[in-house]
Amino acid sequence: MTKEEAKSQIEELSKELMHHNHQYYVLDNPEISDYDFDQKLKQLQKLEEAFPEFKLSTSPTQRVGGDVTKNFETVPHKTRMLSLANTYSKEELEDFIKRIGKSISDPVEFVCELKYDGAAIGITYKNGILTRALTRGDGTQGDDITANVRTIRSIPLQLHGNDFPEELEIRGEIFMLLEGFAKLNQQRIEDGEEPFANPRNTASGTLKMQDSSIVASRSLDCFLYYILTDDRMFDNHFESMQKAAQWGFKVPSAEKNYIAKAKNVDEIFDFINYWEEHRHELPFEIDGIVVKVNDYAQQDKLGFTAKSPRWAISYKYKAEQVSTKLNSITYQVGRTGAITPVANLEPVQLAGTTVKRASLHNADQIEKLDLRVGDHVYVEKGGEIIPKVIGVDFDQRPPDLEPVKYATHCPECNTELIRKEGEAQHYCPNDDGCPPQIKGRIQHFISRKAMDIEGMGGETVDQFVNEGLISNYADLYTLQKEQLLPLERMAEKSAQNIIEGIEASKSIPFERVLFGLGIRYVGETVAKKLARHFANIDTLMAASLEELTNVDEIGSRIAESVTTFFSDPAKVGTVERMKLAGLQFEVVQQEGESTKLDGKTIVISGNFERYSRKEIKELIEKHGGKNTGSVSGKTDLIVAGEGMGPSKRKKAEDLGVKIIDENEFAELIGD
Ligand SMILES: NC(=O)c1ccc[n+]([C@@H]2O[C@H](COP(=O)([O-])OP(=O)(O)OC[C@H]3O[C@@H](n4cnc5c(N)ncnc54)[C@H](O)[C@@H]3O)[C@@H](O)[C@H]2O)c1
Ligand SMILES: [Zn+2]
Repeated sequence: MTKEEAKSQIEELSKELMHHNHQYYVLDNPEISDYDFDQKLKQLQKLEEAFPEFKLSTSPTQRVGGDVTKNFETVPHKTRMLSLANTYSKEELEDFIKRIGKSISDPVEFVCELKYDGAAIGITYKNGILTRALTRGDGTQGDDITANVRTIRSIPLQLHGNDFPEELEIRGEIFMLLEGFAKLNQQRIEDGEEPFANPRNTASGTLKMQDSSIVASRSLDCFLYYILTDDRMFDNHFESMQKAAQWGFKVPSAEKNYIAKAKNVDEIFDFINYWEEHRHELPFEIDGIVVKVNDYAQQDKLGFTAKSPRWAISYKYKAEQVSTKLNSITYQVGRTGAITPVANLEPVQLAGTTVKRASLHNADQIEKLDLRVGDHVYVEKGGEIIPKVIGVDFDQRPPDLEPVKYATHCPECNTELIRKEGEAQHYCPNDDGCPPQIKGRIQHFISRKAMDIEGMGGETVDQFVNEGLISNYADLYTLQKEQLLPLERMAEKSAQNIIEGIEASKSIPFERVLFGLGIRYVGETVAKKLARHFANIDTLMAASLEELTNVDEIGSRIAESVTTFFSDPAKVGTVERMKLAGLQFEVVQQEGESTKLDGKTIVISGNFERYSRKEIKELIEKHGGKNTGSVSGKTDLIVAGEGMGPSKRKKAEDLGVKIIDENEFAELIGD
């Protein structure tokens, strides 16, 4: 290779890797697999070693890959947050151990841990109280996401015992539980939204959301793996983890073999091999294992590179893949009429289970993969419970296969499917006549977060619809006990319960009734916003597109969906019937509530005399505002007390955010 070629390749690769870093860490939207990314990084590393004169000072090999965002306060790390050197091969792992042997003559004990696939977090405790949580960011500074981290139940807000140091930082990984991830994606598909790619990026994206209440609902969990204190309190890593458990942290369990000591390469490989086989039994994803030198004195001796500690390495597993035959494609109809294509496969073993079906998401994806029935396809088990088709084995394609013709009609009611401009999903528009839509809508209506009708479940809905007793949710309110008694498996007592449950649902507040209506894109949070803003259904039904989009966080997609819903006379008729039945169609304002802070994002900072911080927080919510933890471009107002942090004040001033004191706040809400 000529010097010229090396130079341009180094530049090219660096640029490409920077792009992928941005996609991965900032946008949570990777475009290539981790394996491919790591191969490119290795290639760059090799070139840089051969031609050090062309290495960029900002080279991706020299820096932690992340970045900070503009949405949160940026805070420097007290101690840099680094990455880990990684390898996919056992030879390289052996090299790592040999290298350590060269610098350290004493025996070295290792600790093996799982490599949780999530987002790194550094959490600071002062006098045992959680005061701050930062993302890794670019390693030197991170985003202050304290408010979001507080919602994770396995992270203690206050430490147990009394032998913790005045200040400590603990580092760990926040990740999403697989079950929660699968549910979330199911919901997104039903709502006509693109499913998230994998739990890692979803966890990381969730942590960067402005609304902590959504974060709280997203089944995040956390394991901790590193304690930092001003003065060393422990001799080794393993010991520090045991102490952390006593302080109330969730640390990896030795009993479950989540963490283990190892004396030599063989014992390390035992751990690797065990988890290679069993990793799919875990309720969360791991992408490998981490090997660390246990002894702190030895760690200190080994030190760090610009990017990672020399005393640790990660061994990464390659994603598991099999190839099998695609027998057919069938189509499922969701509650909102969204069509999901499903690949029916020749059964095959993958990651410990037999796989017969795989998800295909939508028509675009089928086209992108150039899929044909009869093809041999590669199937991968990512974070989803249902595996994914990720590609076609073109070498095995028989010559006569036809491209897939996507369904044109609904498999349930035979209505012609539609696809709106800019949307990925096809829909069956026959919402009042398509059985899964009819049933799905009623099931949604009676569900816990909506009308919470006791005594009824999915099967009861199926039964009632099949028997012709109901065909929409308004019909529930004219049901008589006598109509239910003749049904199969319906005892007097259960019929009574159902009728009483329906009656009781009449007192469910308006926002939940609105959510229950099942308007596309109107989830719990949006329903709450609309209910608060428009106060009753008549005003909402009469609202124009413009009036709707004027509401904070309501975009044109939601607005259009709302106006389309209420322009259908049948839907309006259903609402009118339920009004007559006595359901709540207006907001009943509780004492002390108002909409004075409607849609305002408010930060509280410092100490107060007139109110406690908690009281201010409650008042903000009572008056329709939203309390967030850190100042950002989205902050409308800061209520500042004694001792507001200077960096916060500066940031607020830079962004031009208005700062008021507690008395001005009281005036604002009329207290
Ligand atoms: N696909 C893409 O486009 C793309 C782009 C950039 C990065 N990546 C992926 O991200 C990786 C680099 O990310 P990275 O710098 O976060 O490194 P990494 O994820 O390979 O390893 C370092 C991180 O592991 C985490 N970790 C999990 N369990 C741990 C444990 N028990 N002990 C210590 N740390 C633990 C920590 O968050 C730590 O920061 C690459 O190897 C690549 O696979 C992919
Ligand atoms: Zn249909």
